[in-house]
Amino acid sequence: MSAILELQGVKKAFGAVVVADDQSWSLAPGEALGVIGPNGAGKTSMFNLVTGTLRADAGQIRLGGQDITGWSAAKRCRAGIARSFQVPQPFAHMTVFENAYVAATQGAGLSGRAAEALCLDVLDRTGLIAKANGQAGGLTLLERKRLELSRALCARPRVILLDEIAGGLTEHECQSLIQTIRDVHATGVSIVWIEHVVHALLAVVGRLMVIDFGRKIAEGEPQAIMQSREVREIYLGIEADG
Ligand SMILES: Nc1ncnc2c1ncn2[C@@H]1O[C@H](COP(=O)(O)OP(=O)(O)OP(=O)(O)O)[C@@H](O)[C@H]1O
Repeated sequence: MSAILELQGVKKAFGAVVVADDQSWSLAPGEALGVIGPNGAGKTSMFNLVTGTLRADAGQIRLGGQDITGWSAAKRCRAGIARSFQVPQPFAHMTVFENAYVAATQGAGLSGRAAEALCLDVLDRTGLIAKANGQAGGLTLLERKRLELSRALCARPRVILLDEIAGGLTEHECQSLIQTIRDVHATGVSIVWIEHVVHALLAVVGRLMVIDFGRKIAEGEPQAIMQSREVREIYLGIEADG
């Protein structure tokens, strides 16, 4: 099956700091791909390149086979790429529903009843419906993470990019968020998930990719990747022996 999202030879550097080093990878429709790598490896920059807030120096990005490399971030969002941010920054003085509504109107291009219906459905699925009329600024960390997910879903994405959405949560909170993400994945949306909380990733993704110094250094079946030489070198400092 042809890829829903594809990067081919994507390069990006900030002076001497290379954040994408000839990156090529693809995501199949309905797939959940996990991304790990040390701090500063270029994982968030890779999301910025895909969403269009960062422009690639070289290479091509395709969505559903269409070249979107030159598209603006807004156009990419309307075409079906949505993301959550590592540090949730909701519109604090607006309600949860209003935050979702902004995403449904600006991201999905809906209005009126259709936008309202989508927001209510999404907030129900993400476990925030009881908080719909509460101020976003008063949410707990888990609820803010759920709101990040809700805002991304309200853009009606074909591909959703999750940036360390499990970070900072207790184990119990993490488990409940994992279940929500599984439910989202079951609806057919394709997912790329950057995460340091590896057990959360492994509970959802079918494939794992490792990035270091902007370069994809391994990808494959999650358990095999976790035990690979590349991962042991990066995380445990074990020397490669060939
Ligand atoms: N706009 C920018 N200008 C200059 N350097 C940048 C810029 N954005 C990111 N960097 C640098 O690029 C490198 C990669 O950053 P990035 O945030 O993509 O890493 P990351 O893998 O997501 O890290 P973490 O796991 O800590 O979130 C870092 O050294 C960062 O300081």
